Amino acid sequence: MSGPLIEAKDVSVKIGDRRILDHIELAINAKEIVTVVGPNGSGKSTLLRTLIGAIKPDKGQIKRQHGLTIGYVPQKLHIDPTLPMTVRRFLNLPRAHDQSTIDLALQRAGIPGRANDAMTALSGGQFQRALMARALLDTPDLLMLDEAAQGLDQTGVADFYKQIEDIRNQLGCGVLMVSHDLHVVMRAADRVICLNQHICCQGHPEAVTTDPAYHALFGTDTDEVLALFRHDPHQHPHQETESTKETTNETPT
Ligand SMILES: Nc1ncnc2c1ncn2[C@@H]1O[C@H](COP(=O)(O)OP(=O)(O)OP(=O)(O)O)[C@@H](O)[C@H]1O
Repeated sequence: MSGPLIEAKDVSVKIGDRRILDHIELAINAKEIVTVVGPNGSGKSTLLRTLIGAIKPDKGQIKRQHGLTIGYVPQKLHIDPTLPMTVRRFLNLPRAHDQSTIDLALQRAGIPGRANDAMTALSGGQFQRALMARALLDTPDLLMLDEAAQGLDQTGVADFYKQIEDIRNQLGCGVLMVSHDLHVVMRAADRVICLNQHICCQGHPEAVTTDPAYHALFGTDTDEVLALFRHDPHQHPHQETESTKETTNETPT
């Protein structure tokens, strides 16, 4: 496939009478990890749900590559603790997959051999990986994760993002994720999109963290994030890429 996997062209979304997203222009390419950051209620989940087609924009257009397969990891999933559900059964909902497909998805998600465990017996990190395994069953071209590392401790979060990078490297898929873990985002993402109903700025993480629009959203204590980023260049194989150096920005509202 060539060209972006998915594009939003001047997309606006209203829920009821409220405008939630306005003039969204973005494109996600194969093999890139793009992270959406923004304050609570800024429309991050709505953006992902619009891109997968669960919400219809009232203006603009979503263009997906022909035959695009999307794996989606939702923000929250509650499983009734009284319900006896193994990982295998969970992965076979709503449709069954063969053993080798399940084994491969679990391996890629970083929980090999867990098919017979009860979902409720998994740790927080393992549970999130089971959700990820489900999104990987169809070997997606584009993996979308909505705050999939929430509730994990710092090491858990770092491990989880490492897993996402490994998946990107193995499958060559694009990754679009929402995250509040700014430190990790700055390490793991090729591109960051700052959202506050509209896109305030986007670009390579280092460039975004110096953007006034980013500071207006997250405050000046994010200097610490930038310092961390600069002092650990080996984590950032893309930082010299010309095409990722620039940001576009507007004044945040
Ligand atoms: N189904 C809905 N009905 C009414 N309002 C909604 C609905 N879904 C989202 N909203 C509103 O849209 C706005 C954006 O919500 P969204 O969940 O996309 O934000 P978010 O950036 O993902 O927030 P958070 O960081 O808290 O998860 C919020 O004000 C929310 O109340």
